[in-house]
Amino acid sequence: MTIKIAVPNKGSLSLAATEMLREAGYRQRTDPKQLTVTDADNGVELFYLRPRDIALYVGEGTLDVGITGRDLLLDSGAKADEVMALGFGGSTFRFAAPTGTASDVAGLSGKRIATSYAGVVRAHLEEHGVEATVTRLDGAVETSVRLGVADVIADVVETGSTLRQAGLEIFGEVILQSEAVLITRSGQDAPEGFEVFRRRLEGVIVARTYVMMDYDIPEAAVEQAVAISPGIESPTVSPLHREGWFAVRAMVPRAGAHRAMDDLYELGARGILLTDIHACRV
Ligand SMILES: Nc1ncnc2c1ncn2[C@@H]1O[C@H](COP(=O)(O)OP(=O)(O)OP(=O)(O)O)[C@@H](O)[C@H]1O
Ligand SMILES: O=P(O)(O)OC[C@H]1O[C@H](OP(=O)(O)OP(=O)(O)O)[C@H](O)[C@@H]1O
Ligand SMILES: [Mg+2]
Repeated sequence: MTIKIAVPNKGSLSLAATEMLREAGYRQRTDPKQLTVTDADNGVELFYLRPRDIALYVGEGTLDVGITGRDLLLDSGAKADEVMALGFGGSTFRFAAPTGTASDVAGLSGKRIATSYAGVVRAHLEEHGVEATVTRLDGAVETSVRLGVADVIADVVETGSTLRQAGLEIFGEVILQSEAVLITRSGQDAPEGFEVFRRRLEGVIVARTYVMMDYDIPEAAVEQAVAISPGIESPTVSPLHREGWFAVRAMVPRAGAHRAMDDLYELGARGILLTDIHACRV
């Protein structure tokens, strides 16, 4: 049984999605013009598609699984659900207007709003009971205000530098917080082989988020030390040849690892080592 997976072929999500699949042990295309890759050994067939179209293929059941942006999934209205966030391609979706001309969604009544995400914007306006004209543009949305096509835009904001260049300022609440997500068809049992695929990607995320920590610690401090590095399940504690000392091995979050090392040293731990995890199943 082969599962059919939709992978972004271009744009902000493409490189990171490919990298994640590679780390999960799947074959990748060798030429960016290649449209599909069959990896029979791992039971997958990869289809390289425009990220905006991916939810549609998965919603129709043509493909089993997809990697796309949460904002693109919601905008599509496709019958597909987010199964897991993938931790890359993060962005926010915001309103913006020339400095000082708008302050909140309620003030958008009767205004002209340009966006590439008309579905998301219309749903947001409806939620707030605001009637406005939404114009769908393919891209370079920021320029539309200066060219007189719109009063306001709603667009993906990552660093905010495009908005600044266009003399626009964000206003109102965050419409949407997005990142790359794994999607499957709504209301269907997961296809055979999907669970293995999902677990492999989860393994990549965990391997990126955690590091392996090893240290030696006197017996009297083992309990306190283990509280600092509790691991995911439970740390391995094994006796050292040296009387009264133990070796501890645990996975710890990369983010707090250095502080944990300082605290463990204070407690009397020595030979504290951090190593990267290349892959894992948890
Ligand atoms: N700086 C960014 N610009 C656009 N989209 C981004 C950015 N950072 C993350 N993303 C996410 O990438 C997805 C959009 O990808 P898509 O490939 O359609 O657009 P793109 O990266 O703007 O590419 P292009 O406009 O060249 O086709 C969305 O989920 C969006 O939230
Ligand atoms: O906050 P920033 O870091 O500036 O990134 C956000 C900008 O990047 C994207 O544009 P892209 O380069 O994809 O061009 P496009 O509008 O033609 O899609 C997006 O549509 C914003 O314009
Ligand atoms: Mg773009």
